[in-house]
Amino acid sequence: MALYSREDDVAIIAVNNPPMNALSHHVRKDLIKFLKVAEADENVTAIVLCGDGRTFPVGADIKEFHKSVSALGPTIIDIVHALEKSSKPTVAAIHGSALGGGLELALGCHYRIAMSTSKVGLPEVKLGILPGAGGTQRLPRVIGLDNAMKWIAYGHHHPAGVGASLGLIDRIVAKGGDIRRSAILFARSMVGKGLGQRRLSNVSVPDASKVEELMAKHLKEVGLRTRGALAPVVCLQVIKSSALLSYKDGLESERQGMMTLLASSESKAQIYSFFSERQVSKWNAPGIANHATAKPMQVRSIAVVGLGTMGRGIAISSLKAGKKTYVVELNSKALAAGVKYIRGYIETMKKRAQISEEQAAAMQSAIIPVSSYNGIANVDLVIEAVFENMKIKKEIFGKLDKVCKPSTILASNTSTLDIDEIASATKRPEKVAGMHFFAPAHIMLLLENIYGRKSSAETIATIMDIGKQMKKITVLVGNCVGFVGNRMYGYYTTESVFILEEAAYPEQVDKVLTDYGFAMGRFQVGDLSGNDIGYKIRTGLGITHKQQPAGTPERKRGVLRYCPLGDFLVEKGRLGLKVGKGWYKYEGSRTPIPDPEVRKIIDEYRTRHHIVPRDISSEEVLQRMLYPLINEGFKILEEGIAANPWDIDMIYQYGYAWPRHTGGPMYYAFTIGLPQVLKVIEEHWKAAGASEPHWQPSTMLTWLVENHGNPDISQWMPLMQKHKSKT
Ligand SMILES: CCCCCCCC/C=C\C/C=C/C(=O)SCCNC(=O)CCNC(=O)[C@H](O)C(C)(C)COP(=O)(O)OP(=O)(O)OC[C@H]1O[C@@H](n2cnc3c(N)ncnc32)[C@H](O)[C@@H]1OP(=O)(O)O
Repeated sequence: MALYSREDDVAIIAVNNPPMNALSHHVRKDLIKFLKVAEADENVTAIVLCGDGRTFPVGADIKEFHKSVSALGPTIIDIVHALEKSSKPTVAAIHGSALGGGLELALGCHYRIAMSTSKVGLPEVKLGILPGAGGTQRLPRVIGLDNAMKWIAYGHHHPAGVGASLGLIDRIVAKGGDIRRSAILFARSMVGKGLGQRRLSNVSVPDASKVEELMAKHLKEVGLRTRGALAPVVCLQVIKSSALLSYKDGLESERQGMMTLLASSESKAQIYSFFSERQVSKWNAPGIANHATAKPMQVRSIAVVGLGTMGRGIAISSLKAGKKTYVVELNSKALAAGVKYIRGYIETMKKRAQISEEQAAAMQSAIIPVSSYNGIANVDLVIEAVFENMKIKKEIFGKLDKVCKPSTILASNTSTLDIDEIASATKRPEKVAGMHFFAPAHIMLLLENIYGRKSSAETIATIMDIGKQMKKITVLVGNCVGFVGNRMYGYYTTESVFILEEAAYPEQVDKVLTDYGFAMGRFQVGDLSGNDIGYKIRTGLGITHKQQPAGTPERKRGVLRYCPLGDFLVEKGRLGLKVGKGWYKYEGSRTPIPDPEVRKIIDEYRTRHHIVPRDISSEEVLQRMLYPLINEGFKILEEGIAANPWDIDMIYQYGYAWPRHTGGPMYYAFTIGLPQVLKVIEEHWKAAGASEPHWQPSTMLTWLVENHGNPDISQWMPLMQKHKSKT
C-alpha cells in the first residue's frame, strides 16, 4: 500500500510495500488515489513522493509479470503521467534505490533529490524487458541519448552522484541527512516556479542529431557483450525513437517493444533467473538440514592451505569478507610468492578505487602468513586448496584434524574428488565439507558447496553463510564425482570431440555455441583454461592415448567410445593460450585463430579411421553439445545431488557462463519442451547404445514426459516426490 500525510502545505505520499516497495497493483491503486487527493486539496502546494523503510520503490512487482495483474490499471505509466501533469511541484525523495518503474516514477516528478548513498538505474533489460513506463523516452531527454543507451541497454545501477553529474538528480543529500525533510523544504522552495520545462515529455533530446552514429556504436557493443539476447537490441531501437518521434509516438514504440519482449521466452528465462538467484540461498540438504532451521557457526578466521592460483583467489575472497586470513604454504618461497601476490592485488584494487584506503589497510593487516599447520590450530574454518590428488588431500586432512581445535570446520576446494573419502581421513567427518570455488576465485561469483554423508547441519549452514559473506552465488549440492558442474561438463567436452571426429572443426563447433549466446565456445574455453587440465584428469583415469598397451583400439576404452584428439594435441605441446597454441593458434593476443595444423591432425586421424566427414547442421551441433548436459542434469536431480533444477541453472550461469537469457540448461530444456528433448536423446541412445552412456535417457526425464508432458519447471521436483512417495 501507500501512505498519505501532510506536513503543513506539503503532501507526502510514501510507498509502503516491504521489503523493496515494489509497485504492486494495490500500491499503484493507492498512488493514483492519493495523487488525486493532493491535487484536489487547495491547502496542498507541493507533493513529495518517497518510500517507507529500506528504499524508494525498486520497480514494478516482478512477481506480477506474465500474470494479467501486471496490466491492470492503474499502470505505472498512468501514475507517471499524473505526477508530471500535476499543477503542483512533485518531488521524488530517493533513498536506497530508485530502479526500474521506481526511477520512472521519479522521472515523472518535476524534481528529484537523492541521498548520496542511493543508487539509480533502469535494470529492466536484465529481466529481458525494457523500461515500459516512459523511461526509454524520458531518460534520454535528461541525460542524453548516449548515456541513456548505456544505462538502459546494460541495466547497471549507478550512484546518485553520477546521476547528479548528468542532471538526473537535482540535489544530493549528504550521508546522515534527512531525505524526507530535505525534500519537503525543497518542494516548498519550488512552489510558484514554472513547471513547463520540468515536464520531461515537453523537453527535446539534447544529442538527437547523433542518433544514427550512437545507434551503430551501441548496437556493436551490445552485440559483443550480450550475444544473442534480444532485449538490449529492442531497448536501443526504442530509445532511438525518442530522438526521432514525438513523445506520444515514442511511447507507442515503447509499448510495442514491451509487448514483443514480454512475449519472448527470453523475458521468462530472465525473470526465472532473477528469482532462482535468490532461491538458491534457501538451501536444503534433504534429511540433514535446511536454511530455515540450521544455524551457522560464527567464523572470525579462515586459513587457506595452498597458495597456488586457487588458494590466492580464495584468500582474497576471505579478506574481502573481513576475515582474519591465515595463508599457509609449507615451502617458504611459495609462501612469500603467494603473500606478495595477495598484497599486490589489494593495492591494485585500492588504486582502481574498488576498495577504500581503510578497507585496503584492514585487508593487509588481516593477512597472517604461516608455514606450518600448527600455526592454524585455532582458526574457525580451513579451506584446503592444494593439488587435485586424493592421496595428498587425505594426508593434509589427517594432519589438520590432529592440530586444529575440535570446532574447526575443514573444507576442501576439490573440483571433482569424493568428499566422504576426504572426510574419512579425519575423526570429525561431521565437520568436513567441500567448497568448490571457480577460477579466478576472487572474481568468479559461483561457489559450489558440497555436503558429505556425515556433514552436520551446522557445518553446512556455516559454509553457506561464508559464501554469502563472500558475496558469492552459493549453491549447495550433494557429493558425487565432479559434483554438479564438472560432472555435467564432462559430457559436454566428450561430445565435442566426437563431433570433431565425425564432421566439424573446432571453430565450427565454437561458432554454434557463441551464436547461441556463450561468450566463448568449448574449444576456446579449453585453450584458455589449459588443455593439460583435462589431460591430467584423463591420465588419472588411465585412459589417455599414451597409457594404452599396444594394440588397444584408438577409439575405444573398454566398451566405451573414446576420441583421443585432445590427447594428441597435448602430446604435441598444444596446451592452449598459455603457449600460444591449442585448438587454435594465438598470435600475440587472446584472439583464437583457426590453425591449419589442427585441421591436419584431425584430417589425418579421420583418414586413419576411414571416417568421411559429413555435413552437420548447427542445430545438430547445438543439440549434441547441450542435450547430454541436460540429460545428466536430470540424473543429478533424480539422485538428489541437486535439490532443484534452478540450483543447476545457477551453477551453469555463474560457473560456466551459460547465457542468462536462456535461463540455464534445465530451463532451456523446459523452453524447448521436455518431450522434444527426450526424443532427440532417445534417438542418439538408439544409435550409440552402451558405448555412449551419456545418451541413456534419464529415468526422471522419461517419467516426467510420459506422465506430464512438459510440466512447469517449478513442478518437476514436487511431481517426482509425489510419485516416489506412492511407489
Ligand atoms: C500485457 C502486459 C502489460 C504489462 C505491463 C507492464 C508494465 C510495465 C511498466 C513498467 C516497467 C517497469 C518494469 C520494472 O520496474 S521491472 C523491475 C526493475 N527493478 C529491478 O529489476 C530491481 C530488482 N531488485 C533488485 O535488483 C534487488 O532486489 C535490489 C538491488 C533492489 C536489492 O537487493 P538485495 O538487498 O540483495 O535484496 P534482494 O534482492 O534479496 O530482495 C529482497 C526481496 O525482495 C524481492 N524483490 C526485490 N525486488 C523486487 C521486485 N521488483 N518485485 C518483486 N520482488 C522483489 C526479492 O525477490 C527478495 O525476495 P525474497 O527472496 O522472497 O526475500
